[in-house]
Amino acid sequence: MPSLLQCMDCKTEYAIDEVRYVCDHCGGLLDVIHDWDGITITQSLFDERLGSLEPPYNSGVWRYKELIYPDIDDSLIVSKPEGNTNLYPSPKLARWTGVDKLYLKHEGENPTGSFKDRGMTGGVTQARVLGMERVACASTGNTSAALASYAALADMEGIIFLQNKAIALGKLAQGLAYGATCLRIDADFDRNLELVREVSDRLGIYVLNSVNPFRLEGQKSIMFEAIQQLRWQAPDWIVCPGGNLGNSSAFGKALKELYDLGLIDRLPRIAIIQAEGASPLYESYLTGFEDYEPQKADTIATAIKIGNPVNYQKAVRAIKWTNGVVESVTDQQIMDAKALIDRSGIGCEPASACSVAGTRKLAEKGIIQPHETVVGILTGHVLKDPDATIGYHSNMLEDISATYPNKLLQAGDNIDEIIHLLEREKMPV
Ligand SMILES: Cc1ncc(COP(=O)(O)O)c(C=O)c1O
Ligand SMILES: N[C@@H](CCOP(=O)(O)O)C(=O)O
Repeated sequence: MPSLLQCMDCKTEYAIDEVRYVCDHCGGLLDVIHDWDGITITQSLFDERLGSLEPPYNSGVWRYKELIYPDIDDSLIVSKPEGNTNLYPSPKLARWTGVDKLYLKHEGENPTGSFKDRGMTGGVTQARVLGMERVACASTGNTSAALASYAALADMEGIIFLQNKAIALGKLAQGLAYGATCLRIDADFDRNLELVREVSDRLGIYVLNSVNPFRLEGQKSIMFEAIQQLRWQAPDWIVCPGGNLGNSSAFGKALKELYDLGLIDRLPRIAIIQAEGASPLYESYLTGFEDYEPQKADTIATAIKIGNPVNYQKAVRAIKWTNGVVESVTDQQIMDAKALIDRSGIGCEPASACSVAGTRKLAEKGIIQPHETVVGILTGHVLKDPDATIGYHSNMLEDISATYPNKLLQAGDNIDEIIHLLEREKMPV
């Protein structure tokens, strides 16, 4: 039986070839549901595809095709290829966070520098299945960069709604460079998401934010790939930043599918980490998810400056499925963790550092135990937000001090002056 769309609340089903994001009956979010009867899905099926040079299995998303979109015609798949990101053992950062084993899954190594590429290959492929010519999103930056790139690859028009003067330069440059129509709107991300959905509904444009369940199907592959890299030994924790909550929702669905299919023998716990200034899920978590209040978001981690996450219900489901937790961290904690991730030679953008800052905070609280194995998800590349990095090391960020400053020195065209500076700044042996 072909895959279908199903409401996560009332379970109403819809054909997969309909343009739809929420349930007509109750407004609930939709899941893509696959029929795996008659399909043999094993660890070795995916292990045999590692290192493939041919599409679609050279992609770190479509390597797991049976779990992503089993009956898609390979010729319709829009893939760069994406994924195949490194899982870095990080003993130094493990010590700083207080756990024995910390691995960092670096999604900044995707083609446009964030995990969004994994979702976009799923979303743009579905746009092609539906015969759509125009795709659109609201964005804090990375979704727009990925949409612009994949739309260009698929010969579709990309349209992106950005908050005016509130997007990291690297991301704005990408959307523009890849040829999308860039709208800088005097509205925040949450309002822009409302606008793009209304405009797209009127103009027959396909929305590719994570309200689109095909985005989440692609992002499930982060879990598939990380656990395959751990030789199918599930870690104790998956720790990730939370903004619009599509990624953490995808992780919950991925882990449950792996467990239900017998590919892992236990479920890792998911920890969603929000920036203190943009933490509606965390505030709701403190009430046992009894209450939910959208916020006016404000954080230096502009990627997750989101006050009314569209995937709130799916993220709650992911937390409940995995006996997970939600935590918040300050901008200072984010930027300090970023400085250490950067100095380790891996690098990331501010929002990504929530994973390491959050691991440290949860270990300090005794929620993550020292002997437990943690996989932290780094969601974006260090080049995405150069202003944040240079501002931190120049100690120029408002209300944030450079706890771990690197050296940014100034010298004239004078050898003695340069030698003096270098000798003065020589690292202690
Ligand atoms: C770099 C980065 N990290 C984390 C997130 C949070 O992911 P999600 O919105 O799926 O919760 C986003 C996007 O929102 C992002 O761009
Ligand atoms: N950080 C995101 C915000 C939108 O998230 P999406 O997953 O719903 O598209 C971005 O990069 O725009």
